[in-house]
Parts: sequence; structure tokens; C-alpha cells
Amino acid sequence: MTDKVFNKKIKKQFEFDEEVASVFDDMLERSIPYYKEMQRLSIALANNFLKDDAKVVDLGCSTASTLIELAKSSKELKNLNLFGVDSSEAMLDFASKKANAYGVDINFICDDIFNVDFSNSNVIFANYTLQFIRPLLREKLISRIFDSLEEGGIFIFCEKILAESNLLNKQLIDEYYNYKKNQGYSEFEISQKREALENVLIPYTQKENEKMIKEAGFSHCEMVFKWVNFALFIAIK
Ligand SMILES: C[S@@+](CC[C@H](N)C(=O)[O-])C[C@H]1O[C@@H](n2cnc3c(N)ncnc32)[C@H](O)[C@@H]1O
Ligand SMILES: O=C(O)C(=O)C[C@]1(C(=O)O)C=C[C@@H](O)C=C1
Repeated sequence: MTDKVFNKKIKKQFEFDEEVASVFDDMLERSIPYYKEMQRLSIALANNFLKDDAKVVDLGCSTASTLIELAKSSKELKNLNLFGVDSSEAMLDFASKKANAYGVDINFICDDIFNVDFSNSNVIFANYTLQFIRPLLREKLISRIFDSLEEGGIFIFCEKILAESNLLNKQLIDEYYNYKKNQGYSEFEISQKREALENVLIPYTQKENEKMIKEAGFSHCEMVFKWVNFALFIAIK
């Protein structure tokens, strides 16, 4: 279904509710440049670290696209234990229908990330999820992710990011809005969504993300893809 959520005057802040969930796959593909390519890369990188019986957790899995694509691409691996965590019931309704349709076995957990035990994981994904975690809690979450990974485990995350320079930041955001216009979003839809996301989506700079990862104890953090204000990182424990 085509995303028309912000075609009308907004009444509340951005939420992952039923209305957003019902058009979410279209929303992501039209709102995040190279979404599919960053997902393909996330999966290819994860596959290098996966063995039989591995535990894979997707924090903020939304409609489970990443876990489903991972399962399809790792058919030769036996018994991957896939966990999708999300606090939005509406998202997980869509996710479980999609997983059933593709015949992929995923354990869905509908709860706040902070209430879920995901220890002994081999791979943890959090694509475009950290940006929705309050900055005061974000460092704590990264420490928990580090503690929950097995030695040699990896954390893969994509984020919307800020530039260091205010001038460049404004230009990059203009470039991003041009991208959205080319995807068929009107100026009205773009500005309504920008307002709804104010203080809800809080991006960090590349350096802030890398600092947070290093301080949690990860031995390596590499940015492997970047388009203007979106980036994919991989961190190794
Ligand atoms: C932008 S979406 C993630 C997209 C998805 N990872 C993908 O690549 O297709 C962010 C998701 O994180 C979930 N989320 C945000 N904060 C959360 C929290 N504290 N606990 C659990 N889920 C959370 C939202 O419900 C939403 O589905
Ligand atoms: O920043 C924006 O305007 C976006 O639309 C980006 C973004 C994201 O990065 O998660 C915001 C909310 C939706 O989940 C889809 C895309």
C-alpha cells in the first residue's frame, strides 16, 4: 500500500501505530535512500559471522523484512534462532503474517527493548531503531547490546546521521528532501512528517555513534555505507 500518512494535517507526534504499520514497507523504501541496498549489505555482513544454531536478534524489527531476507539468504545454515523485538503490536501483526507467508520461523517479542533479555546473541541488528531511543538511554542500550553478544559477535546498525557542520547539515537535509520529492512525496507531506518527527527521531553524528560504540567496549566499528545523511555501521565484540 502507498504511504499517504502525512497527506493530511498532523494531530500527534510520529508513532509506529496501525496506520504507519499498514504502509510501512512502502514508507521505508521511499523515505530511506538505498534502504534495500543497506539491508542487503547488513545481511551479507551478518552471514559472514553466522554458524549453525546461531542466535540472531533484530531490535526494532518492524515488519521483519531483515530477518525474512536473512533466512532466505542463509538456507544452508541449520537451525538459525531468529528473534524479532518490537514494542509496536501493529508492526508485529504485519511481521508475523509476512513471516508465515514466506515460511520463515521467527520468535516475535512485543515489548520495549529494555525489558527483553537478548543475551548469548551472535548477531544483533538495530536498523534505524537507535535514533528513536532517548539519548539518555541510548548509551545504556549499547552497553546491553555489547554485554548480550557472544565473544566475536557483531552488532549491525543503520542510522540517519547529522553532519558536523551546521551549514553542511542544512544542505544535506535539503538534498534528502529532494530525494523524498523524487519519490513522490509532496512538500506538504515532507513538512508534516518533519514536524511529527521533531524530538522523536534524534540523530547523532557519525563520530557520536562511533564514540558510543567504542565506549561500550566494541573492538572495531566500521561505517560500511553512507548516502548523504544515512549510514550503515558494523561493530565487532
Ligand atoms: C524505523 S523502524 C525500524 C525499521 C526496521 N529495522 C527495518 O530495517 O525495516 C523502528 C522500529 O523500532 C521500534 N521501536 C522503537 N523504540 C522501541 C523500543 N524502545 N522498544 C522496542 N521497539 C522499539 C518501532 O516500533 C519501529 O517498529
Ligand atoms: O527522517 C525522515 O523524514 C524519515 O522519513 C526517516 C525515517 C527513518 O529514518 O526511520 C523516519 C520514520 C519512518 O520510520 C521512516 C523513515
